[in-house]
Amino acid sequence: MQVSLQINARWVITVDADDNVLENHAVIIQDDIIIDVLPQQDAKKYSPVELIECNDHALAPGFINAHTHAAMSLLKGLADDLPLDEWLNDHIWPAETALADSDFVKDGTELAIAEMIRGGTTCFNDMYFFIDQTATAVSNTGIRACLGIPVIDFPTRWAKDLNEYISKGLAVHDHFRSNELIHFTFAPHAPYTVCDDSLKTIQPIMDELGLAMHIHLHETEDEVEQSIAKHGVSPIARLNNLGLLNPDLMAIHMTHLSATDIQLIAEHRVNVIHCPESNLKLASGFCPVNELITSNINIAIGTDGSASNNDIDMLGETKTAALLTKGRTKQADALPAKTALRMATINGAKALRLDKKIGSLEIGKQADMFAINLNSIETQPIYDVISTLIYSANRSQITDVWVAGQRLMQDQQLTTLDEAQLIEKVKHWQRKINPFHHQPNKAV
Ligand SMILES: CSC[C@H]1O[C@@H](n2cnc3c(O)ncnc32)[C@H](O)[C@@H]1O
Ligand SMILES: [Zn+2]
Repeated sequence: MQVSLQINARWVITVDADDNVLENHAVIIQDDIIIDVLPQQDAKKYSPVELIECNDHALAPGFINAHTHAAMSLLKGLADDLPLDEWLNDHIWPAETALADSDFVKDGTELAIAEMIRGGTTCFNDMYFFIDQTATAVSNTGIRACLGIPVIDFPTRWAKDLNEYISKGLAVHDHFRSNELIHFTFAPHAPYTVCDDSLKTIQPIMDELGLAMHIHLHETEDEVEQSIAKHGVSPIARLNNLGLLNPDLMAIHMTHLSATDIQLIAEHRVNVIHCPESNLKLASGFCPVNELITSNINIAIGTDGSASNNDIDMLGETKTAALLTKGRTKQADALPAKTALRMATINGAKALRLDKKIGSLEIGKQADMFAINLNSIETQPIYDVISTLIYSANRSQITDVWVAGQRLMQDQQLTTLDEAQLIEKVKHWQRKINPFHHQPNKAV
């Protein structure tokens, strides 16, 4: 039988229901779909147009970055070592007001996509302005993405008011709705920047179009305290009062949770998106991952934007998530490597409601995956390949990446983006953005 692609891999990390790791298996791909996974010696029945040998590699489902702001890659390192409110109000928002236009989003998103592909990310869940540019960059580069239609109760370069946020967002949704790699959510920024009336306005639109919601929630203790002072309840309880808690909600951050908050999340099967490095860097607090797992809550991993991280490296983020939970709970098995990998793949797919399509290497799923060469000093010896991947490997060992069967990185070379040209464009932006660079007082 003729097929488009056969990849022979030393290990296939399936992330199926039993976390099976298959040794010396072949993954058979027809166009965009995995049609078989079988021992290499049994694969002779297939005659592939392309045969790729990954004898030193593990093949794994592509990472799903469940929360980011891709274009903010241009603001990487702009304002470091600050808490969220100061970072956002005094640095990021003023810079965005001055600079975040259509070209900024186009070039910043390309920069982010290049970094994500190089790091094995095949799908990202984005929240930013000018989603027409994000959608174009996604479409041109071949990555998969879920684009949040932004809503925030103040004017930006993208939209002047709620009506414009909605109408411009929906126009992009309508334009790209037939693109198989582009999905949409509604993305109200946060409960402290979007009032009840705005949330009530978007609710029926989300329902009618069957769109999920993606919102920053319980990011800091301050946010929770201010919500209690202003509304009498925590931010998640406020969303519950508005009837917004359901399995189509992705709640980003979720630190400082009371037992009642956790009960609400579990009861309504809300998805929690854990962004450990952004929470650490902005000193926001800790998501109680262990307690959420115990309550059977779906937890996925996001990097947040590069301005608060300062990278969008899902492999590194996943290791941080595992180590942080162990340290916080003083329990070494609180988040094992296997569970952390599930959070970075299939759980992200579940949160995006794409788990029938992506998130694992199984027959019938889209061929979204990466190959990582483990035959290096850093990753030898190998006793358990998932442990090696999460605890020892580095994203620079990733050699090849496919989305829907298209090879977006081949032997560490991007195939749909020109890296040298991109770096030149970014250097131009750096000169323009430099006046906004925050330099804290140097210690004497
Ligand atoms: C509505 S577009 C996205 C908006 O969110 C800002 N942002 C980026 N990171 C964070 C964060 O961790 N918490 C809150 N807001 C964040 C970004 O600068 C855009 O203005
Ligand atoms: Zn964010």
